[in-house]
Amino acid sequence: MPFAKLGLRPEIAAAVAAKGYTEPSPIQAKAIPAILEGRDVLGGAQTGTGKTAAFSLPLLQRLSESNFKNKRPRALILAPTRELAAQVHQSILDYGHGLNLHSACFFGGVNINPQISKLRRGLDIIVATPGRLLDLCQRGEAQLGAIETLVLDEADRMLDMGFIHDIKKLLKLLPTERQNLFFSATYAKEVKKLADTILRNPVEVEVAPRNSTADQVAQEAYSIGQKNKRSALSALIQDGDWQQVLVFTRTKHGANRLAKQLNSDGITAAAIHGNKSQGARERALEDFKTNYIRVLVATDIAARGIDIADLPHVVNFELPNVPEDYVHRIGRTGRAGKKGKAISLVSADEEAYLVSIEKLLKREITLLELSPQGVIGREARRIANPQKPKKQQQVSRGPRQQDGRQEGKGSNRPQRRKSGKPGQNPNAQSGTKPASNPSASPVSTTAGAPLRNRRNRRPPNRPKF
Ligand SMILES: Nc1ncnc2c1ncn2[C@@H]1O[C@H](COP(=O)(O)OP(=O)(O)OP(=O)(O)O)[C@@H](O)[C@H]1O
Repeated sequence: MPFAKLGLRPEIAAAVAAKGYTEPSPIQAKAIPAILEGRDVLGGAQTGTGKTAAFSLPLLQRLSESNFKNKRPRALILAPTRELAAQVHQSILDYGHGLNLHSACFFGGVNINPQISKLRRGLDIIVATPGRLLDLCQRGEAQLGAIETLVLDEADRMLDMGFIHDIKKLLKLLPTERQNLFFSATYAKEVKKLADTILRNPVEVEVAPRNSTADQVAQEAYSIGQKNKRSALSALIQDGDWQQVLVFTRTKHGANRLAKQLNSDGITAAAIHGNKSQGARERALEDFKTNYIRVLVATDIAARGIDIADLPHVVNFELPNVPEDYVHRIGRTGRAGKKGKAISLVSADEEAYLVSIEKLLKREITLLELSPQGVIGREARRIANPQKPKKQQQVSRGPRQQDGRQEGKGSNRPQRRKSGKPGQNPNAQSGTKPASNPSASPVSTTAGAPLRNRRNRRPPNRPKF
């Protein structure tokens, strides 16, 4: 079915065509008509299947058809991390390119004053993380009384223990008459029940079994002791010549340590987590996306929604203790129909997590032996009835754990060379803002600060070609 059949206005159809989309993905084909009708939607589809456009396109269409309300925002999109909020805002800018709508992205870790100025000038669409938006509301700067549509991206995460208190406070500031759009690749049972209390007679749009992984992602699990994981990972990366690898660790400290160790093994790596400064977070993600570094070591801050084009490898250095997080982590690869590989390094005390993941996915993942030198062996003998380690049985993540707001010191970013040396764009300035600049911009222009151009840079340890 072509996009034109969905009844989208020519400006939006042109923006979609400019992105190279030829036809709507299944979630888009099902959700867009329901949203255009004004219905509440509970949307579920596998990772990387175009959920952002599924809610953004009809949202933009509806806003462009109704009137600007006294500079007050009419649509609110909430996302769990700053990186995801920035990415969704970029999509709003791209898809709304030909429309006379104004949007802005608000998150913590950056100066609040420019955000206040944007609100005072007037906006149609706010994309935000909940904490900073609440702050803006409590200062009397953000008025949510004219919101017509609320979108919760990564809805199950937004409604779980880490965010629910802020979400409840924000809901009280919204008109009761509004459209609610909830989207995620996973819905834990308890969270779905809560979602049902907020949604009004929703259309449930599900295009694949709930909580399933994308078929294009090959999943492998290797049995290896915790203390041998690092050497095995380095060997896998080097021997397999993996060029772009997203590695998930359980803790921020573990992410820092692993990035440092990989760098000392000659593999360029940086860490991204909630204790890093906003600048360091943006740089690490951008350096990874542009292949300036080979490995990004992340906590679950990067598990949800982040879209890295053609990412070939995701590694779970440690398994997550919440099985849904596994689905989101490995969903960073195998997006938009592309193939990808997800590798989990499983120590004996993590086997119980593997069992929980298999239960959620309703499928078995073969566990193979792996040597500290990265040699893959035969099928590993599994522990009968493995128990979860006592300390990690809690699933509570605490408020905003994934979007921590402390400013971290330093980073594991590889040293840049001075201009003129190989691997360096002499025009690049450290500290320049990438596309995630939370600026308010008319949607009708190609807004957002330009990405620093690092395409020509070659990381220090990468061969010439
Ligand atoms: N109709 C389409 N045709 C081709 N590519 C598309 C289409 N819609 C979206 N995409 C591309 O697919 C990729 C994944 O889209 P998106 O980030 O919205 O996925 P998602 O379903 O929200 O994933 P996640 O569950 O991880 O958040 C993006 O790069 C997007 O540009």
